[in-house]
Amino acid sequence: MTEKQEKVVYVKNLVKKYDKSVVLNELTMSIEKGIIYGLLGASGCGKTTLLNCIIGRKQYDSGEIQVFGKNPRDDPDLYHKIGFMPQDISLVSEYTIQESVFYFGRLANMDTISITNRFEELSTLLELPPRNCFTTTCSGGEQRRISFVCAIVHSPPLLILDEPTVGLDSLLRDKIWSYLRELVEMKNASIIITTHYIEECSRVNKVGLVRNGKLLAENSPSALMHKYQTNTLEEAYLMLSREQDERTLHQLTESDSMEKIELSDFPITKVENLESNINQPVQLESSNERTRNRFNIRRLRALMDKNFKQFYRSWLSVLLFMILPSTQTVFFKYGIGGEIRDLKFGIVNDELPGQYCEYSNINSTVISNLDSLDCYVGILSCRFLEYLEIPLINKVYYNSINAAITDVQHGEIIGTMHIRQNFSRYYEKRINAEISDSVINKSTIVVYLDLSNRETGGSVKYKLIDQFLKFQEDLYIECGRDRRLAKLPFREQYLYGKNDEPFFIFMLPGMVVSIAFFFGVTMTSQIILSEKCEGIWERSLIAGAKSTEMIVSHLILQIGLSMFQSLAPLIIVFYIFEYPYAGSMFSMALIVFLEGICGLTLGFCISANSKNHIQAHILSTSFLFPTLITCGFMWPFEALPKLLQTIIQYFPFSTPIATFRSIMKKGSTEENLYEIMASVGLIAFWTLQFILISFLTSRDKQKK
Ligand SMILES: Nc1ncnc2c1ncn2[C@@H]1O[C@H](COP(=O)(O)OP(=O)(O)OP(=O)(O)O)[C@@H](O)[C@H]1O
Repeated sequence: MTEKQEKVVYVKNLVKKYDKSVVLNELTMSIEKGIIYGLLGASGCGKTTLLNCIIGRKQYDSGEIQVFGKNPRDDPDLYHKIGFMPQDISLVSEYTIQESVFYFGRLANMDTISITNRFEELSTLLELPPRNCFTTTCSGGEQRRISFVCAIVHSPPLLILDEPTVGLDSLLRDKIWSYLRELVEMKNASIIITTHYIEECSRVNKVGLVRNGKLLAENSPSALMHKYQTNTLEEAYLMLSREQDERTLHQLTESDSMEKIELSDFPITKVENLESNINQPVQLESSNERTRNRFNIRRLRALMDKNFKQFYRSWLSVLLFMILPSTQTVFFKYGIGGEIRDLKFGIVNDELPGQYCEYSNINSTVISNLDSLDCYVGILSCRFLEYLEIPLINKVYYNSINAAITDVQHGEIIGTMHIRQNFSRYYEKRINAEISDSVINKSTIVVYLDLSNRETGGSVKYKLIDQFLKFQEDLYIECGRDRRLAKLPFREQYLYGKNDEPFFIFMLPGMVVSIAFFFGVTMTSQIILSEKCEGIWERSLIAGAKSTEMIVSHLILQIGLSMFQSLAPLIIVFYIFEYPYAGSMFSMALIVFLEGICGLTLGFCISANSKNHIQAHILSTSFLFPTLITCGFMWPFEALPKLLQTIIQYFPFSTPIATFRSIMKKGSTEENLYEIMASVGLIAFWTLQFILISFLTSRDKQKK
């Protein structure tokens, strides 16, 4: 058996760089079975990085690592033999203390009875708060103890603890150290521990002093103090540091400089076959390696339980993901495309001041002579103003056109109309075909409009034209003329849709599709990123969960939520507000649901490529805004330049929105069956792309 096979952990010439800065520089260390190894060094010297390399969660640039005789990166079963306590607390904040311990126990594939027994034992030993307390309500020291229990619940043969005693009082620190010594002496476990408390290192069997990414010395504390003739380890560390500085000056090689290791100072069990000597974790369900590596239902259930509790115990997520899609639909309905009302509009009637119109009888304004076909009118301006008694317009009378125009310029009114003196007389001539320039001019009503707001100004403009045509048509009838002459020479027939449909109906397909997509993206990226930022994702992986199990557990919950989010807007629009639809509800729901799933996979993709929530927001906004603006949601897709149309029709929104609209308005036709298939294919294509990118990028980044 070679030297490295005898070690529980063996690290040789390890080099790790972050970009160009070298954090671990040709570091060599080894940990035998049945010892506590204290890793000591100043803040930022690379201890955490080293531990992460040892557990296989960080890539290194060169060198060699073996844990239980195997490269940790090639041993998928390693996590069951390791109990890792990260420096950060990394506990699920929505869990109680007991749930936290059960979660990590289940990830280690323990059964309920084993976890319960272990929890009772450890919670008494470490004086944990009552089991039903939420971890967030515990103090920093209590959270650290819970985190410690989670790391050791499965009694692993190798414990890797990154500063487990920070923030604990000396009594508890002593308890933890006594427990660690017991683990080593009674159960032959091996422990690597980093600490800032140099005095704690007197209780370790072997101490490794790290400085500037190098191991200055590796020996028992007493041997080190003896060698440097010091009373404390701290003094020995200072002397070694000075030596290192001098050596750097003389550029000595490492082989000359490394403190020689003598392990005679502490008892080490000589291990012939480490694999067979490993302390088996408490009641692991199966020791069969292949079973452990396979997709595991118990772990999946633990992950799903976590996801579900994380979801429903956070009122913000319930609000955001369950209520917002519905309220958003309601806001859309009332906020977009509704009837505009009560716009102040100026009236300057030089024929008869507006306020006197009420004394004129509009029914007596027309006298027609059927024999001569001449038509004699009274005061037509008052009659026309009656046609402006509509919700859109709130009439404001002015005596001078200049005063009215000034008010338009000051934004007091949306526009004004000027009816000139003798309007009726000239309009009468117009009807009776006595045409001249002056007749045309003086029978024309001049309108001044503020079109800075195109929607309000435009609405007034088209309504004035509509109302004038009605007025003219009625006048023609009363004058015995053919009413068709008063109309525009067009006759429309609407094969699909209606003339007076609110704008909301145009936006509806885009709205439901984008709500489903948008909430899919937000929900997934936020949930997964929160988990990553809180260290729960990483810790769960280290505790034994597989990436696929974690992704599947999220997918199951989020597909369920996505179904609700997709269907809620449809139910509100078509069943509560009772907007009519012509085609199949199933096809419309299918498109919206698949868009939700597609959004969800984009959320995965974004969370795999973001370090924090800000990055995720920037990424999702940079994708969503341009896609939304160009997809035909707010303005017809056909308004885009041809080249953009050709490209954007393959984006995940535009074609599905057009298909939804087609099903909604035209019903189920042969053409839209083809459209539905094309849309489903397109959404499936994007979904697969996002899944692929997520897998590739997360695999790439995970271990850097
Ligand atoms: N992902 C990263 N990207 C770039 N630099 C990093 C990264 N992680 C750590 N570092 C840097 O590497 C150095 C070593 O960090 P590490 O966390 O390993 O130190 P440490 O000894 O554990 O410190 P402490 O005792 O304060 O926890 C630090 O200078 C740190 O800034």
